[in-house]
Amino acid sequence: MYRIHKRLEISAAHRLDLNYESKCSRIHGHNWMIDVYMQSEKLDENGMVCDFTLIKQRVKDRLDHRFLNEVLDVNPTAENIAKWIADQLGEKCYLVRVKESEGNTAEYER
Ligand SMILES: Nc1nc2c(c(=O)[nH]1)N=C([C@H](O)[C@H](O)COP(=O)(O)OP(=O)(O)OP(=O)(O)O)CN2
Ligand SMILES: [Zn+2]
Repeated sequence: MYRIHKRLEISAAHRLDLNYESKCSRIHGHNWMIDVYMQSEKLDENGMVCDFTLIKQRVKDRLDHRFLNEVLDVNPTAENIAKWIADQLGEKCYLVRVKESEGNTAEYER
């Protein structure tokens, strides 16, 4: 099995729709640190699990410096962002970690 890891930093804004009072319901921003893990039994014809540049294009280019509520069709929590990223990258992506701040991390694993 081949495995790759790509780290991305994304600066963006969001607000959370919550069924309780929270400061997070107001628009605010984070510098999310995102770790993407992909694997494959075989390499493609270019000798890669997946091109690191393609990962950046499919994830960072779509999220960086944007209002995430307008990109995701679900509440942009760290958990939902992790799942959204895995969906953009397909079956080979088996784990995504989304670190919102030093103390707050969510992950999605297939
Ligand atoms: N399970 C989740 N809980 C929360 C999420 C989330 O994505 N998943 N997100 C938020 C907000 O984005 C909020 O900005 C961060 O929450 P909070 O830790 O309260 O705020 P700070 O980063 O400012 O941390 P301090 O400990 O207050 O410094 C909330 N919850
Ligand atoms: Zn937030």
